[in-house]
Order: sequence, then C-alpha cells, then structure tokens
Amino acid sequence: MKRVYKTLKEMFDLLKLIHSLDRSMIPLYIITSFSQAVEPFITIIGNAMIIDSLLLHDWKQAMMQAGVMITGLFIFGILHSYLMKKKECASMAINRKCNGKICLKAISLDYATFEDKKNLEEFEAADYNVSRNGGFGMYLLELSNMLTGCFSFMFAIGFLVNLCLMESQRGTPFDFLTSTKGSLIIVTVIMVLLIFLYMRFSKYVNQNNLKLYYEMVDVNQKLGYFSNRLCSDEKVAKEIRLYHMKDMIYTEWKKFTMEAHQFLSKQWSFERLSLMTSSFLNDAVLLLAYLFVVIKAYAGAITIGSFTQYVGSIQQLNDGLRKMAEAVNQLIVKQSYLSFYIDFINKENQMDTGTLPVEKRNDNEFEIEFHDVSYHYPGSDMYVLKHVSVKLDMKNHFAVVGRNGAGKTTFIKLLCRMYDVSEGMITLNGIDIRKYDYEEYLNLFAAVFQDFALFSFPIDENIACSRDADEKRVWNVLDCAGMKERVEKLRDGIHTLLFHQMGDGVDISGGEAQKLAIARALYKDAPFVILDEPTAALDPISEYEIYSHFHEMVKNKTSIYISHRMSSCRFCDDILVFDQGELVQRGNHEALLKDTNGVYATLWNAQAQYYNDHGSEEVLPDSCI
Ligand SMILES: Nc1ncnc2c1ncn2[C@@H]1O[C@H](COP(=O)(O)OP(=O)(O)OP(=O)(O)O)[C@@H](O)[C@H]1O
Repeated sequence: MKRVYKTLKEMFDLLKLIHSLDRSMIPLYIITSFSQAVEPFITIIGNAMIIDSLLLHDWKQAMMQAGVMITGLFIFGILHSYLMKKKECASMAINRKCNGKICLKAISLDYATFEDKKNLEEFEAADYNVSRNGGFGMYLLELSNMLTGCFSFMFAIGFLVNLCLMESQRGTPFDFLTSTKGSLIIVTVIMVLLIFLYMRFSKYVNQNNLKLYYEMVDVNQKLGYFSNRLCSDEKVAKEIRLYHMKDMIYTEWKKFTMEAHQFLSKQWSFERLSLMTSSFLNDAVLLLAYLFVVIKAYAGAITIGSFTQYVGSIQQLNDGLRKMAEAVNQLIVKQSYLSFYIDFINKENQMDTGTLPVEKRNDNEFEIEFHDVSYHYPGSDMYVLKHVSVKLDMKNHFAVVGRNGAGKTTFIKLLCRMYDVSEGMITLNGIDIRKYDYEEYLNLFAAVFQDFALFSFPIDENIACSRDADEKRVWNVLDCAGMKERVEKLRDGIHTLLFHQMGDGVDISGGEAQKLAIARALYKDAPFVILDEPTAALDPISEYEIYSHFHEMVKNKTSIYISHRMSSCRFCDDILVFDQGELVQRGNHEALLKDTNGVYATLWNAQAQYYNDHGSEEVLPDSCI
C-alpha cells in the first residue's frame, strides 16, 4: 500500500511538473486518448447496425449507416493525426525544456557539490534519461496509453452492462446464464479474472525490468565512457593513435557491449516467457467471454448485428485492460528513470552562500587570512592541507611553490571558495568568508587555473565572459597578454569564433590559449589575481613579456603565482613553500635560500643545476627509462 501511495505521489509530482512546463500538455493528452478510445467503437457500432440492416434487406438504411460511419471515421482520423502531431511537437519541446533545466542546474551548483562523484553520476543519469532514454515524451506517451486503455475499458463496460440487461424471450437450457443476474455475475467474473491476470503479470514484469535496469546502470555508464569520450573526444585522440591503443579500447568496448547484450538477452527471454504465459491465460478467459456472447445470441437475447458489437466490445475491454496494465508497468519504470531528473534538479548546494555584502573598495584594501586551515576532499579522509596559517597582506605579490601534490592548487581553491575548509577558518578583513555573499566574494578573484577552459564562443566573449564586451578593454588586455598581434590577423579580429563546436571557428595553440586565459583574468580587474602555472605553455620571450606587463597591471592588487619555474619567484615579495600539505617556509627569495637544507633551496638548486649545466643532457635513472 505504501508503495502504491509512493508511486501515485511520484506520478502526481511529475504531472505537476509537466503542467508547470506546458499548461496545454495534460488536456491535450486527455483529448487525444479519448479520441483514440472512441474511434474503434465507431466501427463496432457502425458494423453492427449495417449487418442488422442488411439482414432486414434494408439496403438504403445500410448505405446511410455506412456513409455516417465512414464520415465519422474520416473526421476522427483528421482530428487524430492533428492531435498526434501536436503531441509529438509538445513532447519534444518539453524534453528540450527539461534538458535546459538540467544544464542550468549543473552550472548553478557550487563547485564542491558539482564535483562530488555521486552528483556527477546523478547528473549523467538525469541527462541520459531525459535526452536519450525517452524522457518526458515517452512518459507522456505511456500516460496517454493508460488513459486510452482506461476510456476503452469504460466504454466496453457500458456495452457489456447493456448486454447483461438483454434477457432471452425463449426458454433455453442456459436461462440462468442469459438472465440479467447471471450475465452480470459472468461479466464480473470475466473482468475480475482479466484484471487479476494483468495486475499480477505487470507487477512481475515491472519488478524484473527495474531490477535489470539497475543492474545495467553500471555497464551503461562504462559504455557511455567508451562511446562518448574515447571515440569522439579530440583530447584523447592523439594518445590513442600514438600509443596504439585502438585494439585495447576496442577489446574493452566489446567486453562491455557483450555484458550489456547479456543483460538484454536475459530481459528479452524473460519478457518472451511472461508474454506467452499471459497470452495463454488471457486467451482462455476471452474464450469464456465469447462463449457467453454466443449463448446470449443462441438464446435470442441479441441480434446478429449486436453479436458482432458485443464481441467487438469484449475485444476492446481486453485491449483496454492490456493497454492499461502495460502502460502502468511502463509508467512505473519510466517514473523511476525520471526520478533521477527530479532528484538532480532538486539538488541543494552544499555550501552556505552567505548574505553579508562585500565592501566595495576602489583602493583594493582586502586582506585574507588562513587560520589553522586543514582540508580533505569529500569522500577521502586524507588531509591534503594541514594546519595552514598565513596572512595574505594587501597588494603583495606572492609565489606559491612546492613539489607535485604538495597542496598548492587546493590552497588556491580554498581561497577562491571552490570548497569550504574542513577545519579552521579563512577570513576576509577579519570576517569568516562563509558569511559573505558567495557571488560577491567570487568577484574578488580573477584566476587562471592549470586546467583553464576556453569556450567555443568569439574571443571577446571568452575574455569578457559576457555578450557585451568592452572592445577597447579587450584589445588592451590582449596587448598585455601578448595576443594583440595574433588576434588582429584573425578573420574577424576579436569577434573571431574559437574552435568548431559552435560554427566555423579557429584553432589556437596551447600557448595562445594560455595568453587568452590570462587576458580574461586581467579583464575581470579583480583585487586578487591568481595564476596557477600561468606560463607553462609559453615560450621564454612571451613569458618575459607577460611578466613585465603583468607586474605593471597588478601593482595595485594582490597577486599569487603558482609556478614550478623557480626563477619567477624572484619577482615576488613573499614566497609560500608547501610540502606534503603543510606551509613549511615563508619569506623572500634571498631569505629562503639561506636555509640551505630547506625545501625552497632544494627546489631552487635542483632547477639551477639543470640550467647551469648549459644544456648538458640530463641523465635519467635506469628505472625511469
Ligand atoms: N578533486 C580531488 N579529489 C580528491 N583528491 C584530490 C582532488 N584534487 C587534488 N587531490 C589530491 O590532493 C593533493 C594535492 O593536490 P593539489 O592539486 O593541491 O597539488 P599541487 O601542489 O597543486 O600539485 P601540482 O604541482 O602537481 O599541480 C594531491 O595528492 C591530489 O591527489
């Protein structure tokens, strides 16, 4: 009972959602289902009347009845195809709207919530079920089938009750069976038997289908990775070719395809068996029903024309019930698919977004301090930052250095509030950053991350992150980032489209992409500028030029550079040295070098030695080769 209530509630919620997306949708489906259910009865009644007229040799009447029937079918045919087309367009529109809602939700979630593996899986499931697994269009189709079945069933019941009321005038051995009371009992028994059969089978089939669906989620996800990422993503195309990974990938793909096929075979054989069993039992009950109508006709309670009418009604009753049972079964399955969508769009952000406005200051006097901050990523209990306490004095230029995995990027992500600290606190001008309005707090930072992204939009929109870019400023920051000359030569200047996803755009090199990302950070004109490995893809001249321009542009801001090129640290006022998640040293270049055993001196010397060797080949240990 609890499950029935839950299913009905889910159905109600989905209908409410569909109604909120398109108010004409539900009335449209009700009218279509009604017209679909009525259509066969026009033929059933028409045929019965024509047969009776023909038996009475009333040709004129028969012709008229045929004319009315054909006109009725014609009108219904036109109405039906109009409604079907309208329904098709409306359901496509609703799927598009839902897709839009998924996208909007995904890009509105805070970074930590979005990055959570469970949420990413839910996003994929929601997107898959709406875009590729039928979505709301299929759900509405099943709903329409259920309604059609329901209407057919009700009309057929009306006819059968009428049949029950028709008593025989002449005495036969079947008097009880042909009496109203006996007929009602028989019709009720037949109906109960049919309903019972369909209910039992749909429940059985439904449970099994759901079980198989959940078993298939995992293999579908893996197949999705192979077909969506490995076969069509240009980012992996080079490696696949260069390292001859084609056979390895194809073998793995075949393995998962086989697994999926096995699941489907299991499902097909199960469905075949259950279909055969239910068909057999169903035909047995139908035979009983036909027998009953034959007895009624034999007893003279109905005419030959009526006989065909009641036989047709029984068929409609059976079809209606089958349609209802199948549709209910499908609705439950589809409902559970769509529940991924509902769960995803109702997902709440994990981070507290705060309400305190960030003070507007033209003098950029913002000071951030880490107070004994520790952090571990969600789903892991290993701390990647441990007890970090540091004050980022205003308008200073900081360098953050350390070995790979030391926690530098994580430190920056906490600073930009991509995640909230696990322990300790970060303050902005003395107040916990969690108390500030999240959007306003983010306005304080312009960052270029190691894995920065550019979009298939025009260059000016990539830089301004808006459709209304200030052209003069765009050219200015392009100049500072060393990209002005290159962009000037492009077909449409700053309006040139990047990449090819949104049209015929241009491709740019890794270094050029990095320069555009730097230009974007400069355009934001935020009080804190953060560059995580900002010049890794740049040639030495570009690197030198960017640094010279950059220092000029950020002189009234606080800037933070993460770089493995130790020489760039020399330009910074303050260097933060991280090791295994801890802030182990802090100071300027000269002061840090004095601690000859310190991490900074070790990193510096390792790199200096490499350059001092004047191009002598670095000898790798055997184990690396
Ligand atoms: N999203 C994540 N989920 C779980 N662990 C992560 C995640 N991102 C980073 N880590 C782990 O946190 C540790 C610190 O990573 P971080 O990226 O901060 O290092 P880093 O000092 O910037 O390294 P690099 O110099 O290689 O860029 C690493 O051990 C890494 O495996």
